[in-house]
Amino acid sequence: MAEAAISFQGVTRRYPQKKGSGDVIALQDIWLDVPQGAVTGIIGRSGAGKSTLLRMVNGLERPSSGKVIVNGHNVGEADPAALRAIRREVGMIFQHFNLLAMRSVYDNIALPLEIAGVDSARIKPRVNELIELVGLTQQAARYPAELSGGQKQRVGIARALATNPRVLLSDEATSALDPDTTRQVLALLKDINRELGLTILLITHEMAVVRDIGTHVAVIENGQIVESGETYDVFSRPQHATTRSFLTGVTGVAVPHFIADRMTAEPRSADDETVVQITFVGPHATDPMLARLTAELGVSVNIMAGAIEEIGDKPFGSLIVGLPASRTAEARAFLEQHGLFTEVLGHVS
Ligand SMILES: Nc1ncnc2c1ncn2[C@@H]1O[C@H](COP(=O)(O)OP(=O)(O)OP(=O)(O)O)[C@@H](O)[C@H]1O
Repeated sequence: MAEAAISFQGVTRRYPQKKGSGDVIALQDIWLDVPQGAVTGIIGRSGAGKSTLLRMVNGLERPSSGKVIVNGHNVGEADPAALRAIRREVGMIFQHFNLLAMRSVYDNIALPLEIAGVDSARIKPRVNELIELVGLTQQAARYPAELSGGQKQRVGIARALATNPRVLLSDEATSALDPDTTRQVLALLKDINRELGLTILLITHEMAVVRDIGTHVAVIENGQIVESGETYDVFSRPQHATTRSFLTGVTGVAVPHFIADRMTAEPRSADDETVVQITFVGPHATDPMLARLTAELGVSVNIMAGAIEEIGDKPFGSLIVGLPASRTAEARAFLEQHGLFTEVLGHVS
């Protein structure tokens, strides 16, 4: 396997508190590899430790113990010169854009090149190329106050890419944007990831962001990673309650209200219907399994809700069905044998 772009190896971060109140443990024994060229989403609630984790990558924070390796460099042990070199390879974008109000779009994007001492003759073509990449040719002479939120974030992205970093960090970059603009900015990040082979590590509290561009995801809670893996796998078989709660409403379908209102945890009679969620993934996502269930086992299926979407470029189907209680075990075994996942949500009479 290719070397990870970023590797957190047993990282713990403590913040000492005033006497007697004990340390705050912001991160505890984090092991996580961020693959080269992937878009990895770190998702967690407020205070979970996301920012602390992200800030370790460019050395704004250092681990109390453990190592953070970025493009082969140990960030925690880097001296100031090595840290400057690491930071040139790591760009960052922010929730509130962090643009300089007194500089035009062009000059904001040129800034990191000026700081890096790039020859002024080489700055102009590079900035123009970046402006074109993020689609701001018409706005190059404008000032941040004259831009929409989405345009400001495009400037932030162009500025972050100016020095040709290998890694882009995103700190809630779409949290201040409306849903349409969010989709456009995420699409731009996805294009950049594909075209430039840039590794992206983003933190977010919205699973929809991970669904839309994350190839990999890690769920963080109370400073610990509770679940991680390829987005498709985590979305189709979430193992942890926190992951499940983040996924509610983001993928698949909900039980319609008129059924949810009548649903009970335990069956009340043998004539009940069992409400089952079926998840179709991978090569089986588009198989006509329900038709086969009826044809081969003679089990009637009552479809209550359903959707097919795309996650990580793969089809992901989710159906909520009612099955006769007396045939549920048999029907679930049949579906699972054919590579589908099933989960009993409740019972209705
Ligand atoms: N400089 C600090 N001193 C003391 N405690 C800190 C410091 N920075 C962060 N913490 C604590 O560490 C924990 C993790 O904070 P962090 O900012 O990483 O969380 P987060 O997941 O990014 O939250 P949010 O989404 O609200 O930004 C929190 O309990 C926070 O109060």
